[in-house]
Amino acid sequence: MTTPFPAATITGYPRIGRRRELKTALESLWAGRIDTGEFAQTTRSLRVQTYHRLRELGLTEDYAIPATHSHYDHVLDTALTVGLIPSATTGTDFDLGEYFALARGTADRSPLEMTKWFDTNYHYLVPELEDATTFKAHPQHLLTLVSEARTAGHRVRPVLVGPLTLLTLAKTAPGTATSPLERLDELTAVYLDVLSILSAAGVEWIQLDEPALVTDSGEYSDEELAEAAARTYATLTSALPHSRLLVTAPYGSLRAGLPALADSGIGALGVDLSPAVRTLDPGYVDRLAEAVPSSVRLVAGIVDGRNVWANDLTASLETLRSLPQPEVSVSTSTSLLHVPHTVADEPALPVDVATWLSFAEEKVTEVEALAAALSEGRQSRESAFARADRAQRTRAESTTVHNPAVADRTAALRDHDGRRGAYADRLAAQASLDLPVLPTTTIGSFPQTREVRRARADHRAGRIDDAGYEAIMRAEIDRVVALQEGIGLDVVVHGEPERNDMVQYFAEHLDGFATTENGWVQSYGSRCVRPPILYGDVSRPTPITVGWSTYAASRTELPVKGMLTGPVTILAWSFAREDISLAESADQIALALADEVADLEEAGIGIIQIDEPALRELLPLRRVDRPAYLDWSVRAFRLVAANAALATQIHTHLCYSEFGEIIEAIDALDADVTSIEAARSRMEVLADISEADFDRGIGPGVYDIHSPRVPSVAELTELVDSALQSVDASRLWINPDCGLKTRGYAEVEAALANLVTARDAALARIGAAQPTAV
Ligand SMILES: CN1c2c(nc(N)[nH]c2=O)NC[C@@H]1CNc1ccc(C(=O)N[C@@H](CCC(=O)N[C@@H](CCC(=O)N[C@@H](CCC(=O)O)C(=O)O)C(=O)O)C(=O)O)cc1
Ligand SMILES: N[C@@H](CCS)C(=O)O
Ligand SMILES: [Zn+2]
Repeated sequence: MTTPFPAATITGYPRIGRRRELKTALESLWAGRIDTGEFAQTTRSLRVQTYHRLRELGLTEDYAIPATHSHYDHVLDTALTVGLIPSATTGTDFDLGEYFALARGTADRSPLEMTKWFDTNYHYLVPELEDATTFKAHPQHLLTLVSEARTAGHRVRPVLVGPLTLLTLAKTAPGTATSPLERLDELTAVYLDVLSILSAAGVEWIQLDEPALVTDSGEYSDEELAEAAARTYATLTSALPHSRLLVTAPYGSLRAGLPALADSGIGALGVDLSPAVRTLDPGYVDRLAEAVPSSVRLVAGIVDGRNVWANDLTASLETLRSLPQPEVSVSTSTSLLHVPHTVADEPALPVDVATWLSFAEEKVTEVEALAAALSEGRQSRESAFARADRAQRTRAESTTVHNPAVADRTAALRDHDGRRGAYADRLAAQASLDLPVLPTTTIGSFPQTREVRRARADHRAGRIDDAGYEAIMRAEIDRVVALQEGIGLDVVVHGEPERNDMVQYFAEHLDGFATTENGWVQSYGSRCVRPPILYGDVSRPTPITVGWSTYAASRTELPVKGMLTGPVTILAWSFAREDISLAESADQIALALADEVADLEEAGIGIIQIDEPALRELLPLRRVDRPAYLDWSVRAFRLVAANAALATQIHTHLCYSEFGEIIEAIDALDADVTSIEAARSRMEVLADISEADFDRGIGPGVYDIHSPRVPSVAELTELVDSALQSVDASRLWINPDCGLKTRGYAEVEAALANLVTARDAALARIGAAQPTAV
């Protein structure tokens, strides 16, 4: 008889550490400051401390705690565990040299490609499947996790990415004949090996995450995925007599996948019941009530794993009680990977805002309180429920949340579509910019040096005053402007040295947002971000970027491009409100940014870029939800520039994604110039651009800024030439793929010099010298 599934659990936990211990350990290992032995010891104590803390917070039952640690990325870990990526192991762990070579590359090997994990701001490493790939079980590190936890007194639940999700996330190497899903049965056999080895080691519950089943927008239809799931899970469960499977479906709702999983023989089904999912699919709870048989433990992810609002425990308990299944477990909707560790580390948050929040630790206590209330009644956790009720009430009534002036302004927009004048008129008006053919520019940020970061930290800590800080930033702007002039770029930028992050910086200067000191969330590997908390109506008390841009303009005769982060990206990379729609929040942010555009124009800045790298990321996972999203997101972007003069050239920039699917929406942004990531995919986006009849300025990135390599003039020339095959020279801009903040000055200077040389060579070939207006 297997141990029953725990009444309270979570889908996963942040692995970076409350004090970013994993980041420190990784960066120390990579810099040679510690060896692999010390790294192993540090990460082991991080894991064990996490288990102890989770038990203190209420996850006391066997298998309540999932073992979700990863040194870098959980998709990489699973791909190595089943041999989708050939791996070397040490007997207790992956071979770390090989592991980090895959994750980060080496002098002579490229790293695996990185891309966004579903609709989140977390990036996973994309495994590459070849016909020659032979799957094979490598469960050593899982056995280590299990045994080290046991030694420390915990029975933890090993977690893998499920076979369907792993295959749908993998890409096929060039020349591969079979599609990933054709390899499913073969892969299932190897998962079975891994699960059997864990089972033989006495593990009774194992978790497989299958978020692919909440999507229908990839290569496979919902029905195809559901059919495959039914087959795979029937195979896996029938061959595991001593252990049971929890399959989770985070980030959305199951449709065809629901009966497929519910009837496959699995022991428990984890579902996402977060407010965002239930808003998109209001019938989900009823479908679950009907479809999940009593033989399957329903693990209700009613505590939101992605957002930071304190749970409405009273409403959640009511939902849980409405489920007809005799026993329901309480869990988080997704892994808590997406939220910071604890509100306790944020003493500087406004007191009222702090009481409305739950980060990872607080969410574990919410799970525990709901599970206890479900079995023993609300009175067993009365103080938690009373606190939660108070948070709901004070937030709803708060004057810091609701600003009638902002509400009036968005209400007045009504059917405003944000369209500027006709492009032909804008083109004529922008001729005054007097730009050359194939103009060169950068995307905005220049290297964030140690000195710049230290100045920011010193300013924050009060070690330098405002004047001292401003002097350091101005010196950096002087350097960046002089560098661009020296290299011969046509449109220059101030370099963004004052920005800790392209979203957090704006949030720090807008009313309605709170920012954190220690609210770090893993973005990829050792890199983290601190997503701002959007808690109230948004307005802009004073200009944000105008001082920096006008200072740069005072240092050069060249046109200076002002730099803004767009409303969709600010929203996507923040914790959003749930009391109003995303569309309304986007409009509010857009109007605040429109004020900034007006002030930049007034100050004489004639070119303004509005970055939207997250436009693709927020695209809903189900096709049916996409048109509404694209409608409000495009509209919000357009509102930012709606009142800009015809002569003001509006740029936008997109990166971190493949854009083929949304090329029409990008066109609809109606920017005068769009710079877009392209170098890594060897300009694949150009085919989409030609197909969409994109007829305004376009700058497909020719310099891959994700790599420390300096591209040669020959490589850049090849990319410029390939762009010229698809885009008329009068519309083509020459620029890098993205901002340069993560690079060093030496490589940036050399790469940009090569970029200008490649442009000059292209100009000589096409024999164009007349100015163009785009
Ligand atoms: C473009 N990307 C972004 C995403 N999301 C965002 N919100 N922002 C983005 O830019 N998503 C998609 C991609 C993800 N890419 C990256 C790339 C790089 C990082 C990264 O390097 N993160 C840094 C932290 C950056 C930051 O906020 N820096 C602050 C604070 C720095 C800090 O840690 N300070 C120390 C003290 C330092 C000192 O004394 O010198 C401290 O507070 O302890 C700043 O520079 O002011 C990282 O280190 O992880 C993230 C996403
Ligand atoms: N302007 C920003 C865009 C990054 S996506 C930068 O250059 O870093
Ligand atoms: Zn970018």
